[in-house]
Amino acid sequence: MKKILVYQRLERPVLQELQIKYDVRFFNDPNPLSNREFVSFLQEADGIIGLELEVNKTLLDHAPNLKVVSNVSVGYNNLDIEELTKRNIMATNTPGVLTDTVADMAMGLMLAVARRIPELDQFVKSRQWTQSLTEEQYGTDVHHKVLGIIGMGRIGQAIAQRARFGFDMEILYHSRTPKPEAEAKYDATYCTLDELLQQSDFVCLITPLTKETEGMIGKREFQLMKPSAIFINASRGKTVVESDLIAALKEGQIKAAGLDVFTKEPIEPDNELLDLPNVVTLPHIGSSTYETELAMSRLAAENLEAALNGQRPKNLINPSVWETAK
Ligand SMILES: NC(=O)C1=CN([C@@H]2O[C@H](COP(=O)(O)OP(=O)(O)OC[C@H]3O[C@@H](n4cnc5c(N)ncnc54)[C@H](OP(=O)(O)O)[C@@H]3O)[C@@H](O)[C@H]2O)C=CC1
Ligand SMILES: O=CC(=O)O
Repeated sequence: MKKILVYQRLERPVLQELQIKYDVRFFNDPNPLSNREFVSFLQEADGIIGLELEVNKTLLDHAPNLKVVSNVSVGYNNLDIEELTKRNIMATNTPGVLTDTVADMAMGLMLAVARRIPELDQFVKSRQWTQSLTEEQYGTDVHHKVLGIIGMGRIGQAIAQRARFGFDMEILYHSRTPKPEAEAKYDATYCTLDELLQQSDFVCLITPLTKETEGMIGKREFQLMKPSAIFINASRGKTVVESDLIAALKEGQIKAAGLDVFTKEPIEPDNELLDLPNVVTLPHIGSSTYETELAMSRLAAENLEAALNGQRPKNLINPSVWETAK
């Protein structure tokens, strides 16, 4: 029976289906390589499926039998693709099935920050709503404002669609290459990063975390933004220099931020972002709905099983492994 290591998350019905066909073990230690049982199972594992397992050279040295690593996420910054490819191990992810759900969350964050929803919810629940609101409690409009999207891929375009047609926003975007089709569809304008930062009322970051995007938004970029700008990060925490974001929020270089992702997750209790009144935080929930998590688990399991059965997985990140195997 083939051995499957499940890390952190796989929805129950999918886990149960795999358990019928394979020898499945579940782990969720934050430092898995210090768990002897994990290391011993890894020695014989044919496949890994799960979330945010740091698959690097050290881990792979303990996995001589591994054929596939199936991420239950679209982002795969946790995988050393070069090292996996060198060892002829397939890597897969789950693009597409979460796109709309993440875009909904990004819009939710924009609204929550602009209209100060969490803060005013607390105001009501703490029984402070005893007379009409004061001007200090007003929010700012989302509709008809300028939204700058950094990373005009699947999710970026789903955000553009919502913002353009739901909220009549003007869309600016920046990505590695211009997207003429998206420009026509969402009436969007391609900008350099600096132009986007200077002109946007809302800046939404939704790129993958790569060597190029790590720290792409820092002190210089916050200084370029409007003092009234609202910054949304739905990508990965490390695309932003967090200490520079904190400084920008404290010094009024930008107005506020909505953050689904952080440099360290779960966030450390002493992270200053937790004490800033102009920040709305979420625990990395972009895709966390029942429907979408199940769809992601199913897709990840299909990818895993295809690789184990000698078929080409639908969402193969390193196709050269397949070409070599043919
Ligand atoms: N908060 C959450 O829970 C979630 C977060 N995510 C994050 O969102 C990311 C994007 O997902 P998805 O839209 O499906 O991915 P896509 O690959 O479809 O889109 C990524 C976009 O980022 C752009 N990009 C890549 N590198 C750069 C760069 N150096 N500078 C500017 N733009 C760049 C790409 O540009 P080009 O097309 O020109 O190459 C592309 O437009 C994921 O990788 C993940 O990190 C995803 C799901 C949930
Ligand atoms: O952050 C989630 C993902 O799918 O990537």
